[in-house]
Amino acid sequence: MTLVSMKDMLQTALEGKYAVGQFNLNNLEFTQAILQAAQLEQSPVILGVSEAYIPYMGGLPCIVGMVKALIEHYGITVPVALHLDHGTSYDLCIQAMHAGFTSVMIDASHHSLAHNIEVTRHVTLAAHVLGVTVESELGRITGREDDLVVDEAEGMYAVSEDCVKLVKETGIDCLAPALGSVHGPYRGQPKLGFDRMAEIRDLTGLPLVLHGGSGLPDDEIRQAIACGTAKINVNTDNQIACTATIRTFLNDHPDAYDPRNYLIPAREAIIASVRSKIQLFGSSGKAGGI
Ligand SMILES: O=C(O)C[C@@H](O)[C@H](O)C(=O)COP(=O)(O)O
Ligand SMILES: [Zn+2]
Repeated sequence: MTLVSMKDMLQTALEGKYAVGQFNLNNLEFTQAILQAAQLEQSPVILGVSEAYIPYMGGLPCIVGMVKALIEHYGITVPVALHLDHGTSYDLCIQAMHAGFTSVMIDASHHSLAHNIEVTRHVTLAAHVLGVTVESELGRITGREDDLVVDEAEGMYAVSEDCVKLVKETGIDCLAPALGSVHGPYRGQPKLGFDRMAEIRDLTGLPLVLHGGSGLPDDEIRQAIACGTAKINVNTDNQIACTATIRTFLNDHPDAYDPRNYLIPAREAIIASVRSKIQLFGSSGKAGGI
């Protein structure tokens, strides 16, 4: 299966009241694990690549080549979208599309609403010519975001009227309104703004995106899906599963030196983590309906 855009995936998920997982690529093993987990679950999947990981993984063409080669190697038949996560500039979004990404997030949420709308509109105009899907963010998602640490006090919920204006004036395909979720581990009890989430869904009609999908209780995830969330981003929980496995192995085997000895079990742990998220999000068995 070739890479697809997120548009049909997310529209079908919104109508079917489930969510498609965006799982972030960290390296080769994460990419292998996420693709295999989606295939085992017969689920559509979104591979997210955030800006700080692009140089780490060898650049955009290297990432696209690796994903395409693994899809062929493993005989992956489920729909796979390759998505730029938290792209901070027009130029980077264009570079990602040029390299073969099928979806981009333009994250100008740290700027004024007017600037956010302006840059998002330009990205969307280019993306839609190429059949690429666009996600945009409003409000501030607190916690760790790439290499940036956002102070929790600065966290801001998205305003419904701003969401309507952004959607109308840009033509985006899905919207990530910040409503209390955080990147990285939660400190204290998560408190998501479900009423506002349902209102934004009703006012915009778009599939909504939940960032900071790690560490949320299962019932909060289900409630978010019931309020219009059709895409859920997860990275930290998979990183924790991977690193805990490596830590245990190396503690138990201090003389080990072959990376395969700890990376193979780490990859299995990521597969298990991703599969459990896919099951929770309700997208198992949905690969054929898109
Ligand atoms: O960690 C990244 O660089 C990607 C995240 O920002 C991703 O978009 C996301 O929202 C995942 O959140 P997490 O599950 O809390 O790591
Ligand atoms: Zn995010």
